[in-house]
Amino acid sequence: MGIQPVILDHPLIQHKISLMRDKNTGSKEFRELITEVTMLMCFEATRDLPLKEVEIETPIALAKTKVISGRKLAFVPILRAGMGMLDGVLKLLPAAKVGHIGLYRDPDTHLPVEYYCKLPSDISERDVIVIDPMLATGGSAIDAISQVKKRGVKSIKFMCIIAAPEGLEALTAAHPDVPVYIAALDERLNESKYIVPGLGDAGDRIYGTK
Ligand SMILES: O=P(O)(O)OC[C@H]1O[C@H](OP(=O)(O)OP(=O)(O)O)[C@H](O)[C@@H]1O
Ligand SMILES: O=c1cc[nH]c(=O)[nH]1
Ligand SMILES: [Mg+2]
Repeated sequence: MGIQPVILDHPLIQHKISLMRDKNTGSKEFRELITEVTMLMCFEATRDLPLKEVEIETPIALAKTKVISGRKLAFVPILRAGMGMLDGVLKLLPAAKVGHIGLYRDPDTHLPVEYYCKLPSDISERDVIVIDPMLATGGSAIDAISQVKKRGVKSIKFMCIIAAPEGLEALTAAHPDVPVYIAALDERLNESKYIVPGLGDAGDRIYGTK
């Protein structure tokens, strides 16, 4: 049994995901919503970032106050749809490095096919958050996290917007040490391994490719 997933069902997140699910929401609005949802999720997924005390002079007095300590972070979006979440996390943590893993699901087998992998050279010294809006069978997330582990990374989290129970079970079985942050846990997968009710193909909705 792995770490229990964190379901981030804040009303603001639920509201924005409802708009994302609507098939009449176009790419421009979809991209804005995915950025907003990601920022709200990142707020919670980074709750354990360590702080250090600093002294700052306010216009009134010297203050002992806190800033994020020099802990190194990297975000790893799974291409393509994971790129939709990148703006949101970088708005909050602009100094983080970014690695890219390109995977697509084979339309017949539904298994992930890797076509790109470029990770920061110092990734093994970093805390990594892998991002992808959709966790369906779990194959893509499992492969991406394995790639990151192969580089010696010790601290990995996975953040997705919508998950199917099947994918969540597979991911926690394969990587029981990886905390998972989800905004919505949906009902099931359909025969084409799409999440029901889901929001369709996230990459197509972000980039207008359908
Ligand atoms: O859990 P899984 O069954 O592996 O499915 C989830 C994957 O499917 C989607 O990518 P897709 O293959 O559509 O590629 P794209 O992002 O380029 O559209 C999604 O962004 C995930 O990466
Ligand atoms: O429902 C799904 C499943 C996989 N990938 C998507 O983008 N959507
Ligand atoms: Mg897609």
